[in-house]
Amino acid sequence: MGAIGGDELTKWEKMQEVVSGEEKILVLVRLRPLSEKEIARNEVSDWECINETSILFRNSLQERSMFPMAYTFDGVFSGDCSTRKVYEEGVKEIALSVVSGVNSSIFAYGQTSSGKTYTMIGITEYAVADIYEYMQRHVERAFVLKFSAIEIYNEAIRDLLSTDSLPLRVLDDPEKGTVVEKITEVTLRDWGHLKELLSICEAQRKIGETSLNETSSRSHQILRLTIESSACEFLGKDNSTTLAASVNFVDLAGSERASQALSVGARLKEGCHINRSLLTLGTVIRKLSKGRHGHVNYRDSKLTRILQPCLGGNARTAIICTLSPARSHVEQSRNTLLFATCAKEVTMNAKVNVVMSDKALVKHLQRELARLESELRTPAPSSNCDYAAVLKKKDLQIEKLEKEVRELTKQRDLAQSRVEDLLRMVGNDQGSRQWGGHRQEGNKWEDECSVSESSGMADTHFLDIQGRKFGTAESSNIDYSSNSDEPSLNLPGNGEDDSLSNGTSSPLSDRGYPVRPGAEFVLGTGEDLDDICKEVRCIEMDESLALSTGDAEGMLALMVPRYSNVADEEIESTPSREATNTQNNLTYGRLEQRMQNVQKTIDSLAGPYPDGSPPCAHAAGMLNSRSQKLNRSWSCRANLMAGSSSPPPYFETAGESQNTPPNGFEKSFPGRPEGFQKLSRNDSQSSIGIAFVHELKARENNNSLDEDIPSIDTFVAGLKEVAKLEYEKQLADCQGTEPKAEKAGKNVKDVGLDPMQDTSETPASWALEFERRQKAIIELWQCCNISLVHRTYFFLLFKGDPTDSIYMEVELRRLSFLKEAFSQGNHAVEAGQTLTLASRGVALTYMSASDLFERKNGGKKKEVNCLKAGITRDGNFPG
Ligand SMILES: Nc1ncnc2c1ncn2[C@@H]1O[C@H](COP(=O)(O)OP(=O)(O)OP(=O)(O)O)[C@@H](O)[C@H]1O
Repeated sequence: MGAIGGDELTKWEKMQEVVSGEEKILVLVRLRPLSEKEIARNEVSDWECINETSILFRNSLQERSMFPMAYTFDGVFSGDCSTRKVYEEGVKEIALSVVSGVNSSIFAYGQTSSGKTYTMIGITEYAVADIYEYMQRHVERAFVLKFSAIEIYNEAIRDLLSTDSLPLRVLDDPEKGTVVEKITEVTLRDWGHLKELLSICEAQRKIGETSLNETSSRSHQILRLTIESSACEFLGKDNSTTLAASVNFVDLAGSERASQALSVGARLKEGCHINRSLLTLGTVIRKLSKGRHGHVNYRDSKLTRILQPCLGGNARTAIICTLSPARSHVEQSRNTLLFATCAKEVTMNAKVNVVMSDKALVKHLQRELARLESELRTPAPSSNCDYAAVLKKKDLQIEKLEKEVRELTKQRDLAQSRVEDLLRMVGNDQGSRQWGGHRQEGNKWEDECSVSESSGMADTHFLDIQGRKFGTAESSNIDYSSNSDEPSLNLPGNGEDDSLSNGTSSPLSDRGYPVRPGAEFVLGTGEDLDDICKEVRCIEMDESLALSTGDAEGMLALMVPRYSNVADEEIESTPSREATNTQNNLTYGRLEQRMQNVQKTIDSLAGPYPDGSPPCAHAAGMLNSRSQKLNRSWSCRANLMAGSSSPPPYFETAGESQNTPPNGFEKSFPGRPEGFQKLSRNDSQSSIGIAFVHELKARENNNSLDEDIPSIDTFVAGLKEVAKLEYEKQLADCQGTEPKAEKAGKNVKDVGLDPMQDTSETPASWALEFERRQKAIIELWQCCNISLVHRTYFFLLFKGDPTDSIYMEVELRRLSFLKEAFSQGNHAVEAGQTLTLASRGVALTYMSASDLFERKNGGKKKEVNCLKAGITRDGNFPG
């Protein structure tokens, strides 16, 4: 046995990676010409090779046959093709794999007299010739060729190189697999020696005469040439390795029909064995063609048992299916083609077979052992590097986990804050109900105070109405068709029967004004409260979802100026600042005048109430309720739209201030009325207010939502006290200390859009502002075709396509949709850009709110875009 060195082994191992792998059996079809006998019988050829890979059945009589008319294989060869061509173009590559250590097999399969032996004799000769030619070209390698030959005749194995006719046994060797016992294996001297042996085999093979073939092979013949090769330089050395592979030339006996072969006696018996073994071969091939699932019956015949490695195993295999073109053999030809069709689906898994000598194997294993022991004793430098890398990786993991912990802690705090906000909201709602009830007592001070409060919340009023109304119905509609100045809302569930919870109908609704306070402002029942809480939760969930999932791109929010502190920062560069400063310098006389105007306006809008109470009281009560409600909504939102605003100061309870630590923005909020600031800092001058704070504290200590709502009386009393103090304070400021207003105006000069932040203004001016903003927002809606939809207090959703009314929040939050909506109105929108969408003082600023979130969420930055709407007090916000 020759040997190759260690380097050679490495080379062959690499080669194995290249050569080895799965491949399908190569299937060729060879059509022989009509024989003389067939021509004499006037047989016609029904088969035609139409190209290099397809063969066509041409018979006009059987065109409607259910069999396929055309077959495609790896190669088809017509009758005029030489065996040389079949070899060169078909099987040469596979046959010569053997010299590279890869097993290979060349089969000839077909019916009797179809040309199998004719083909295989030529193929074997050409292949062996090429092998010898290869050996001559590679003198650096030492080749050893061994030859063996058997035939399987009547299911018995016969050694064709032995004079002994005793059948050989087939054994299963644990290392070599299936082997034929005592088979003669001749080491070839040269090419001539092989030719000699081939002649012997040909002579030894059982041949019989049938009516179809005078020299019909009555057995399956397997010629095996085993080639071992090794590099000459390592010959005889301990570290030698060898490539060893075999090539099988298999000339199968032909299937035959006894009726056609006219076989009787011995021929008939032979034919039965042939057909049976071929049937097993066909079954094995069919099973293998469907994948290697389940049992494959190799052992059902000696043929398949011996050829098992060549069928789906460690070998490259080519099958040449031979056909007789004669019409009389069409059925057998179809069977052959069916076999070929299955065979081409069989997957082989060839490998380069490297054999080490025992010594080489021992040496190789010793080296491997020594290397492993060495690694264990003294870790290589590379190992140290690995440890360092592992440590670094672990450090990163720890860092990441710590970051996650911090993140989760923030989220937990945020959630706690939300819970607290919800608790406060419940409390505010209760207070709102009581507040409204007190108004109806007709207390003049309450009337005046309520005007100031309501006007202060005017900007939120309209939004809240929209949100609530739409929140009560799946489908909602804003009807702008009646009048551009006074669009009416056709809101489901708010028809003419809508009334206040106290039985009074909405005065504004009677006038067709879009605001229907009766249905909105009074939270007289527990159901209302629950509904609103649900709404608030929904908003919170929606927003949280939008933010947490990073779907902030399309987040669209209408930020009413009162709450849009950061928006104000952006808008400060706009010309409205001048108008704001002008407004800040209002004198007391102007203030009083505006108060009167507000009352007149509200009276004219509302008309007399059925209960005879002054319209302004109702309006104030309603607005106040709405303010409470908005405050509740805001509390929810404040946690989400971080830094976007502070709650309305007049309704920010002391408890709220305690529960939610003021962020930097709240601290710097310039427009907070001092009196209220004191209250919110829990040092109210009002003992009632303190009582209220205590009650809120007690409520928070007890986490029961149902049981710990502060008493309404306490709440209302507290608010009354606060409002009274504030009113008196502002009145005093306006009368005597003009500089105070100026100072306040300076503080808020850049805010501009929020009259509530301007302490120089009176409640009357706020009411006017409320009216202005309502109209402006309505215009905005008309202009942009914006509608508030279900459960959205702060989201304005755009209907970009007038024919496609989309109310799904998620969809409408998408930035692309927002852009589309703007572009329809010839407004290109870019982040940070302020747009004027209506002529009367409404501006929308499309901005990144990441800073807002960063501020509110303790440094956690979220990329959120929001749309802010601002309205200037003079109604002329420039674009
Ligand atoms: N391609 C061919 N060109 C010319 N003659 C051919 C061709 N193929 C086969 N023949 C001739 O056809 C006859 C039958 O061929 P062959 O003995 O090889 O068939 P077979 O398939 O081996 O039959 P069997 O299975 O009975 O042994 C032979 O006389 C052979 O010379």
